[in-house]
Amino acid sequence: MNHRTVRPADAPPPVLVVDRATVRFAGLTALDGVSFTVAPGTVHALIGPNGAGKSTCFNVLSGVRRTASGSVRFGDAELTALPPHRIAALGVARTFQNIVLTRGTVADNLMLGRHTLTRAGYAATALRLPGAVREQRRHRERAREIAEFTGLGARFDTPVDLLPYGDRKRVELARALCMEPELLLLDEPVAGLNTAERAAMAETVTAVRDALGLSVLIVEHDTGLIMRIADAVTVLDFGRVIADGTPAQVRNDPAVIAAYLGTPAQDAPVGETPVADTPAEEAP
Ligand SMILES: Nc1ncnc2c1ncn2[C@@H]1O[C@H](COP(=O)(O)OP(=O)(O)OP(=O)(O)O)[C@@H](O)[C@H]1O
Repeated sequence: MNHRTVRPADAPPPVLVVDRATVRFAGLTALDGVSFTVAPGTVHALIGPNGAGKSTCFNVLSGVRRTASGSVRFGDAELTALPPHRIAALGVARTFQNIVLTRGTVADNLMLGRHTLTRAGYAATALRLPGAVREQRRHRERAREIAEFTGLGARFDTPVDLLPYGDRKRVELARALCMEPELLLLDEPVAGLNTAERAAMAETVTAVRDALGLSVLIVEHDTGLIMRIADAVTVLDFGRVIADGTPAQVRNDPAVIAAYLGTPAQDAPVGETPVADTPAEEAP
């Protein structure tokens, strides 16, 4: 059974260094020498127009897609040659744009997230051997804590089919947190959410950084939200990094305005995205 040691609470997560990553699909270069660094314990956003290469980048980081060249280092580990389960075991957890939850309760889904940390084998668990039962109980307690942290405490035993969409997005996030990651990859965590749900999710994401000390790399089209919660922003366009810096630096960058933001973005309340925060190609 695959398991890993969870980092002590006070140790910072490893730095993630993407160095000249290149991915090609037939004639198309989806990532063209992309480099950026996610500093430990920060919220780092990856933004850009549709087709810029954000998902391809997430696929590289989670081991789903191989690079033609370049490297991705997470602490001492080189990720580009590793399969997804090995990358997950190193502490990189991912959520997906389109939620895929299994049937059953919130608890059932969160316990799936504990899978890589389970030491007892399937047989010992199935036979309910005492050690395995104790371990399952510990994992369930931890899953409940994570449910509380993500605002799902009251829903712990609710079937996920009965949850509103906003809570399902939270289950997706909570399940990833149940892997005790050091780096959380969030793929459009507020897509499809209403204003109040967006604000609540933004709070949870910053709490993941501030209370749990994790690094978060987030792909999100709600640039108003990104500019409020991110410590650093990397902007991709046609597979290349066109800007990399603080939200203030990036939103005033002429190349970013031309390719994505349209006009300089204002500080807007979360969920109330001004015109400038609408991706240029999606504007009416
Ligand atoms: N499996 C694939 N085969 C061929 N081309 C692909 C494949 N996956 C992505 N691409 C292309 O690579 C480029 C980058 O796509 P990617 O999905 O990474 O962009 P994105 O920034 O995530 O876009 P979006 O915001 O729409 O999700 C696009 O031109 C896309 O059409």
